[in-house]
Amino acid sequence: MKTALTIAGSDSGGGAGIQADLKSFAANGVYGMSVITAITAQNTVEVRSVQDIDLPIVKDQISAVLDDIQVDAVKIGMLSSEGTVEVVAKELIHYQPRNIVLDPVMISKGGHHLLREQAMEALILKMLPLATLITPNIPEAEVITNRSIKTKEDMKAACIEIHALGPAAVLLKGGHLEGEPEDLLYDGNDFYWIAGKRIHTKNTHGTGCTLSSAIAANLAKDMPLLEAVKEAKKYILIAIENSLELGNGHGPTHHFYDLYEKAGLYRSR
Ligand SMILES: Nc1ncnc2c1ncn2[C@@H]1O[C@H](COP(=O)(O)OP(=O)(O)O)[C@@H](O)[C@H]1O
Ligand SMILES: Cc1ncc(COP(=O)(O)OP(=O)(O)O)c(N)n1
Repeated sequence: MKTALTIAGSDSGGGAGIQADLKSFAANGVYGMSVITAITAQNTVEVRSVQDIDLPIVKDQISAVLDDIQVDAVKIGMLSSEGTVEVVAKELIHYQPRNIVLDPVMISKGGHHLLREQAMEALILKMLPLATLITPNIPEAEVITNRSIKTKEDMKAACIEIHALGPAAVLLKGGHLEGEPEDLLYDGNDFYWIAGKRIHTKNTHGTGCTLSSAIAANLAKDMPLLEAVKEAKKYILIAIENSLELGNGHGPTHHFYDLYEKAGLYRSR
């Protein structure tokens, strides 16, 4: 069985972070493992508080998994602090896992900082060059490039600029722009528009985590990058279409491989 490791924060409400990643891994047919970087007290409405995990424990979680188990892909989400960015980068350089998908999580839907501002530079300098694929949303790409992104041409320019910072490829998610949520994949040579269909729902908590984990799972299963992204985009669409009316805020996406299987998309290798 192929495997994937998520290095991310815990969401007590179960919709984003580690919890979403593990559900997405399972639904996409890989064995999931986790390194918890921070614990958030979170629900569908807000992030109430955050406790970073001590750095030696972050390091030990990574080495405990990688010393023992074959890891076919790594997904990175909330890193919270500069120290955590540094420890994770150092361990990734040491272990050299293949297929690193970096979701540069910065701010929750409710506006809570999930990456301290002081950690931004470390994320850009130390983490971006290690990524096989980085998956920023529009606001995250605006922070990384320090430019405003309003049009498809802006999206292309941002992809080129982010790619120059070191990741092998960039998937700029267009969900935050008006109209259909089209994402743009850039591998340093070619651009690929990944078409989407907007689902009109407020229940989109954890969409970014779900998508990046599905891509990581697909890469773990040895899919080429473009196919991995296209298949994950089909998965996020199904997960949003079936999202759950839970809580009083943004309900979570729903992960269930039986529906996915019926749609002919489930592949476990
Ligand atoms: N309402 C929606 N309907 C369909 N697809 C969406 C919707 N919102 C976001 N997406 C897609 O979900 C994925 C996650 O994107 P996004 O929500 O922008 O990420 P994030 O959670 O990091 O803000 C992208 O592929 C995006 O195009
Ligand atoms: C612990 C944790 N990690 C990541 C996020 C952000 O998740 P995302 O998929 O971008 O979803 P929203 O926050 O936009 O709903 C999070 N909230 N918590």
